[in-house]
Parts: sequence; C-alpha cells; structure tokens
Amino acid sequence: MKLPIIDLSSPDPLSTAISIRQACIEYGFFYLVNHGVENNELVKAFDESKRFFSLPLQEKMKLSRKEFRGYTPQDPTLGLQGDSKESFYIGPMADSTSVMLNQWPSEELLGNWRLSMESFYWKLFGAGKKLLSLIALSLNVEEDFFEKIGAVDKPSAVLRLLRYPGELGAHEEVCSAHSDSGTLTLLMTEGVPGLQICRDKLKEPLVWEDVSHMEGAFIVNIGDLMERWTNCLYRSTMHRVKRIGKDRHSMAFFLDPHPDCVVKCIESCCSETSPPRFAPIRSGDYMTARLTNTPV
Ligand SMILES: O=C(O)CCC(=O)C(=O)O
Ligand SMILES: [Fe+2]
Repeated sequence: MKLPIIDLSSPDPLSTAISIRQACIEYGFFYLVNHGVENNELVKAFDESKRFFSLPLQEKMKLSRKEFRGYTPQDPTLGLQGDSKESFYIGPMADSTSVMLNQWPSEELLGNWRLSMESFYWKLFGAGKKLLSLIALSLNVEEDFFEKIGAVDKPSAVLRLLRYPGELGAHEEVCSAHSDSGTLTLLMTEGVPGLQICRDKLKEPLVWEDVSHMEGAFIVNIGDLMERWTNCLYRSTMHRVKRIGKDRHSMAFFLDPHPDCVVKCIESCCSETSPPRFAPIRSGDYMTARLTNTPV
C-alpha cells in the first residue's frame, strides 16, 4: 500500500496541515518528503550503521545497553521467542549530562563514527521539530504549542539503528506488532520490504498491509503520546516487520517529549460529545510504565 505524502518544504503550511490531519486520522502513517536530510546523508548514515553491526560481537558487547543507550544483541533464544534483530540506541543529547550517557565505538575501530551519528541525529531532530509545528497547526493550536509545553526544547529523542538478519527462523515477525510509545517516529529504510501496518486493531483477524518504499522519503508514524494529546483523533497505528529472508537495515528516530512534559488532551480535540479520555500524565511516568510492560 501507498501512504499519503506530506511535503515538509511546502510554501503553504495551512494546506500541509490539512493533509497531515487527514493522514493522521486515516492512517497514523505518512511519507515525509523534502524533509531536509539529503540522500547522501542517509546513505552515509546507513553505511555507518552497517560498519557498526559488522564489528565482531565481542566489540559490540563492550557497548551493551545501559540507560537505554548502546547495543542490544539478537535474542540468544532466537527462533523461540523475542525479535530477531540487533540494535544500537543513541539517546537524548539535550544537555551535557544526558550526552555523557551515550556509548560510542572507539575511534580506533570506527574513526569519527560518533561525529557522523551526532550530526545525523541533529538533522533528524530539525526535521522532526519542523514537522511537529505543522502537526500543531493541524490541531488548530499555535505552531509553537509543543515547544511551549516542553515537548521539544529538551528533547528525549532516540535514534535506534536496527539490523534484522536475513536467516530464516521460526517466527514470521522479526519485529513484533507494536505501536510506538512517544510523540512521533521518523523511520528510514533502504527499500528492503517487511514493514506492515494494521489499520484496525479491533478487527479480527487482524489485517496486515505492506507499506511500499518511497525513495528518499521518511515513513512517519504517530506514537501513543500523540494519540493521547489528540484524544484519539490521531492514530498510533500498530505495525511490525515481517521476516523476508533477507538482511534488512532500518533507522528509527523517536521524537519523544522531555520526561517532565505533561501530556494532556488538547482542548481542540475534545468536545461535549468527545470528552477527554485520558487524565494528564507526565511523559516520563508514561514512558517508564510502557517500557516496563513492553520491553524493546
Ligand atoms: O524496522 C522497521 O521498519 C520498523 C521499526 C520499528 O517499528 C520500531 O523500531 O519501532
Ligand atoms: Fe515502531
């Protein structure tokens, strides 16, 4: 299936906001084009990600995940349970304390890998922030709404590098069905298929649709906190990655709010007939609860 296309560089923000609104109500997913990250920057980031994953396991394990940053190997019980993927997390770089928590492969191993990834992170952050201002417009609030409430100024954005090995295993899914927990996600792939979305999570049996690749575009999806902000007007759509017997790399940038940001149903999304469905919640509390229930 093809998703709606949103042009981030459109000179007409109001009509872009209308298209975003429609896409988020109908799909919770869209392609983002002209997002400001050049193709050669994307290719370079994928190359760097592959360089990391090609390191010997013992080198990667030296950076094993702490405080949600670093490397997670494939589940050793591969084929029995868990997703067959390996990942590397680059966590929030909002301030000097959080920057310090990140783990990096040594210069001897991968040269200036850290610099490339940091600069890529900030590029993605710029695109995400601009998109968020258009999402605000699409909800009939001021374009700096999310900035004002602290959802972007001290971001808790995470860049997750992913590798799904191609070997055949017992499970149909290499990334099991889930919705993302935060504000929004920018997903990048190299065109290897596998991503599927389920537009109606209540329908039995679930219907999964393949998402086509669009060269150079990000695949954007709404997360659960945005669903909450919008009182379920915008959908945090379930998705998964199906095993296709081919090595697959992807990168997901989760633009999540600062932990202290309080997520409260936006007034323009509520009415007498549609009262707020959720109590306000501190983003950090919500995320912690989610991560405890659904390990990633
Ligand atoms: O690899 C993909 O295409 C999807 C990854 C994903 O959904 C996630 O990491 O949350
Ligand atoms: Fe996801």
